[in-house]
Amino acid sequence: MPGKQANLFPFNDVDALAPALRSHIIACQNAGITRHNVFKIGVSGGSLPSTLAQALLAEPTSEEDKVQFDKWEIFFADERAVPLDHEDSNYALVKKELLDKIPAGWGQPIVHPINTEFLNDTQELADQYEQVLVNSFAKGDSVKLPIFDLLLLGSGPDGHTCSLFPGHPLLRETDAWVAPIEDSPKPPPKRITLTLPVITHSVRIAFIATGAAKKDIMKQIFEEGNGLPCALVNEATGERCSWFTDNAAVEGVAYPRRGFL
Ligand SMILES: O=C(O)[C@H](O)[C@@H](O)[C@H](O)[C@H](O)COP(=O)(O)O
Repeated sequence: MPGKQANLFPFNDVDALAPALRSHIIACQNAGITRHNVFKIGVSGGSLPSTLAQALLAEPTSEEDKVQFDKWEIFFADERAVPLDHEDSNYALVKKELLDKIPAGWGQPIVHPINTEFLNDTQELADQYEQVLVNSFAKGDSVKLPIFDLLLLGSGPDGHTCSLFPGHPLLRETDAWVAPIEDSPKPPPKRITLTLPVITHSVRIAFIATGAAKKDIMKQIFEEGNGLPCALVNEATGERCSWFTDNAAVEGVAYPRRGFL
């Protein structure tokens, strides 16, 4: 694997993983605020929002341990082409698991859901969400790519991340920041997703992968350069990429494990 390798931080369980994930997110938050007075983060669906809430809604242990939600700008790394109150909506999931539970006085993040006017045209839906990113990241300048402060990603059992699936032509998309997919192997089929160039240009990337069901794919992601979307992100981002896992998900994975400082 070229260059520095991704960080792999295994923990006994999610209860042990959550405080470390919080610490990592707060470090990325503080760096983002120092850089441009805002923390621009992209989040995924699946099991991530629940783990994210466990990490972020814990009582701060110090002033430095505070989540400054009023400085947060939340985007979706991928989203399903469904209404915002639909059971398949990542926005609905993040709202239920996290946003609705943020205590008063902790501040409220700016959140960018998809524009559901365009649900019937996934290309329009993707273009409109890309414009949301342009308005936030470019502000009239012509920037080549948005640079997120942190992307929180999941890893599917087939090695997909966001809505980028193994062998899918979308993996070769190099111009669009946000792309539509209408044949997602993971239902529902119609979605939009950040593209690989956007993902790999994030300042930091953190994957959260837990459970024994992930151990086979984790071996493939970490042991062979096989073009799996998660492996492509690892190889393109090196030490900017960290994996927060439990021991069950990395059983048998021969890869340098780091103690989370
Ligand atoms: O919208 C989605 O479906 C998710 O963004 C997707 O990419 C998810 O992160 C992976 O499928 C892992 O999901 P689990 O963590 O639930 O296994």
